Amino acid sequence: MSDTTIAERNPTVAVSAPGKVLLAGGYIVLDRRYTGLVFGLSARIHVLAHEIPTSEGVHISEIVVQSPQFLNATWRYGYRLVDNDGGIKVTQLQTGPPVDANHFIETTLNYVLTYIAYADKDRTKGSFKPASFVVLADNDYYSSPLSPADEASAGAGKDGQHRFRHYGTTLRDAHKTGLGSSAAIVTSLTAALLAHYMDPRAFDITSPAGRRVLHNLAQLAHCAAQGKIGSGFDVATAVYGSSVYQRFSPSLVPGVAPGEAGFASLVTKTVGDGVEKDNWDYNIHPVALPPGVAIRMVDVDCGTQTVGMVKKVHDWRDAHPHDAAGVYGSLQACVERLAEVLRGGKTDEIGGAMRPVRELMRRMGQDSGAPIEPESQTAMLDALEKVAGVYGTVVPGAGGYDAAAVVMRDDKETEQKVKEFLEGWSKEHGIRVSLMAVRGETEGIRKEDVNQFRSWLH
Ligand SMILES: Nc1ncnc2c1ncn2[C@@H]1O[C@H](COP(=O)(O)OP(=O)(O)OP(=O)(O)O)[C@@H](O)[C@H]1O
Ligand SMILES: C[C@@](O)(CCOP(=O)(O)O)CC(=O)O
Repeated sequence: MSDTTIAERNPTVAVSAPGKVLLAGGYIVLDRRYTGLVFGLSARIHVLAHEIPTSEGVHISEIVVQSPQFLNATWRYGYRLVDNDGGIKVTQLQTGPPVDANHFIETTLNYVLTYIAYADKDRTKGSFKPASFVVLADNDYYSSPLSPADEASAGAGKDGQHRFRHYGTTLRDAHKTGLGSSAAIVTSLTAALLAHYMDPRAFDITSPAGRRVLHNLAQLAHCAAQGKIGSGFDVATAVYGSSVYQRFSPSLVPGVAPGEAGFASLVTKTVGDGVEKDNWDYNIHPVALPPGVAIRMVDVDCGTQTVGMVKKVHDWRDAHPHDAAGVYGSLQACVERLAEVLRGGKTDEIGGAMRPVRELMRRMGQDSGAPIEPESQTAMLDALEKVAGVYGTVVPGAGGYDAAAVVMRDDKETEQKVKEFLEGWSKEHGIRVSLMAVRGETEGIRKEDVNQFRSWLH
């Protein structure tokens, strides 16, 4: 096995992308006239790429993606070059017991292999050496149904540290915590494919041009896999880290599917090369946390239907344009104020900047009929805000029942008080709310040292 060197083709590489928490700007960020304040998270999805060695004379053309933290999570793909500029299309190979399709992985392979086949000039189109991609998600993306002892017997902690927990379930049965796993995996897998297959002189993940290509391509793949065009704040955060984010124009996303005539040229042209001016009009204004301040997440363990909520809010906005414009405008002012408070390190103003976000989101929820800050969350967050060291709270993103974000003093004492509060609240209310280990962080996509993942190279 070879280590990564700069000029080598098909090197062993590891990359990681963070999850996200949208502190302010849910719903309004879908409209390009507004923005959202989003933080990256310490929970990252790592992808390790390496060539599958073949014996001399043996020809296999297989790309394998596996998520060893889940049962039945090895996806094998064959691929072919489709006529009429249809690009590269992968097909899942079923070689043993049936494995559920993974739409996000399959779609990412279709988009990224097509891009590489057409953008990498030295490559014989349609020719990719067999490779394996191992996906390792930091623990907080899913609630664990297992005790640590069960986890050990399910095979976790290969590296001796339980760093990547085994969930003992299939992905379908895992309980997501809403940290943006699909955007992180699409972005991380896109970066790993580009870094593994592209000429290193043409693609460098650490350069501004490399990030632009990664961003554009991952947004297209993510929109296609989701079957809708969201604001893209989650993919943008996976690439660039924390920011005040203004979305791209939805009209940029081509309406042609993998394999259809013209798909390859459209994708390659739309993504661009990151150097020449492209049409992507998103904007990223970085933000960071003041020293001594942490963003932490509370797992509320329920689950929300974001699609239904967005429809309700949009129906209300269309029926009451005047009221909606007022609420949208006030929320936009909150995004800007909170960003300014954090950038300026004005810790004592965080609470005052966050409170109106909750009030306005509640109002939007009441007026539209979407449970953005349900009453059960209101009661818990009102009480949590009284805990010493807590600056402010919010139901992040689209809102709902599945998570809460807490901006608080970054010290052991505050953490202990918040944990005790949540334990007490769980007992009193017969629900399960807990403080996750994950915290807000600023960094986006990152190249990782392959050596930390050696034990996952089979
Ligand atoms: N560890 C993983 N390995 C492989 N695929 C994964 C993994 N985690 C997530 N996925 C893919 O992402 C999909 C989940 O995407 P979905 O958009 O429902 O969740 P999410 O992005 O975590 O949600 P949210 O936007 O609420 O945070 C899974 O069905 C699977 O296709
Ligand atoms: C409602 C929306 O603005 C935010 C959804 O955020 P989340 O997936 O709940 O973190 C949708 C979007 O921005 O794509």
